[in-house]
Amino acid sequence: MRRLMQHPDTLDRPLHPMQKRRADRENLVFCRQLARLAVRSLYQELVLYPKPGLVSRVDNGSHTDMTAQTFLRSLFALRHYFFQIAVAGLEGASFPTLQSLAIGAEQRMLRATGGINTHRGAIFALGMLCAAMGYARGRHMPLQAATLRATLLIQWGDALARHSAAALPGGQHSHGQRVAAVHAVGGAREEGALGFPAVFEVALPQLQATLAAGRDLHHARIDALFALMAHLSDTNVYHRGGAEGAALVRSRSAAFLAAGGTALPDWEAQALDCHREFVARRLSPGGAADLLAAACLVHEAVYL
Ligand SMILES: CC(C)(COP(=O)(O)OP(=O)(O)OC[C@H]1O[C@@H](n2cnc3c(N)ncnc32)[C@H](O[C@H]2O[C@H](COP(=O)(O)OP(=O)(O)OP(=O)(O)O)[C@@H](O)[C@H]2O)[C@@H]1O)[C@@H](O)C(=O)NCCC(=O)NCCS
Ligand SMILES: Nc1ncnc2[nH]cnc12
Repeated sequence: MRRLMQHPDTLDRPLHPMQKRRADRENLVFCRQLARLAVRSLYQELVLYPKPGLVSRVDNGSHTDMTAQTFLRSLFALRHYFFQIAVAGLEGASFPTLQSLAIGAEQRMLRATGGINTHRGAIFALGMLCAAMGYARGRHMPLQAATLRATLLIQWGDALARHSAAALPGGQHSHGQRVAAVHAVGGAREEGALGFPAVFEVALPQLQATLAAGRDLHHARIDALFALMAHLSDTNVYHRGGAEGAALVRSRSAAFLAAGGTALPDWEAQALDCHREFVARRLSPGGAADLLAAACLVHEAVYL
């Protein structure tokens, strides 16, 4: 597709109505492609295997209430959301507007899964990233990682920081907030308020390092997941395994990478051992899984 891109020196000049209509059309096509890429990133995370404690097409990991089918239903229910939030970002929408789209998406996810939380973290992380990409596209900025992170923080950083400190209505507490209070760790909200450091400073560099070492995307995603599990304060892990479970997830994952990660000839057997150990303890690094999908999205968005 040929894109209508204005030279930066002419950005202040109004477009001819015909040029404007064409630019609007092309921006909507971009948002549709971006939404498809977001869904594809979530699918890539789902089908990746072995993923310690997590659901895949091979098994249900540490879960008795979710299968790959539950995730597929959830993915299907989210496809319009990613388009809507990308368009909202393109239009420079306020945080409350993004939030109402995200709340609607959470409701659709819960309806599609019969009340199971498959993608709450992903609705937040990939949603905010789609909004930032929409915003950048509308202003002719490159879809590069550093630009996207800066855009997210400049445009919605203050609101994300306030959201991070906000209580839930009616004195309710999410699992994430309960864990944050008991274990003094930041969860999804803090991650968002800091501009998703785990995506930009941990997962993306690991994806790039494994690819640069000559291994393929499958290996790169496995290494990136282990890097995330080694670094993240994943409230889902704390919720199920307490501080001891979280320490185990971190140390097992760091040891896998320190030994060479997917460069090891027997990496798959090592990852499967880790999977069995997490399943035996009911540990599920769902936050790391969501952020892996977010990193895949950012990694591939430059090609849009
Ligand atoms: C902004 C919110 C995401 C706020 O979340 P909050 O802090 O209140 O916590 P939770 O509601 O618990 O959800 C956070 C989900 O984020 C994932 N996550 C965990 N740790 C991190 C982290 N450090 N960084 C990023 N993301 C993280 C995690 O998602 C995965 O876990 C899911 C399963 O979780 P859960 O239901 O708790 O656990 P189960 O084991 O299934 O429970 P039981 O079986 O024991 O019952 C899994 O599927 C992954 O998705 C956390 O779940 C958001 O909730 C919010 O505010 N929403 C409103 C909309 C909004 O304002 N959006 C902002 C604009 S877009
Ligand atoms: N594959 C997966 N298994 C369990 N929880 C998840 N949350 C996001 N992806 C997940």
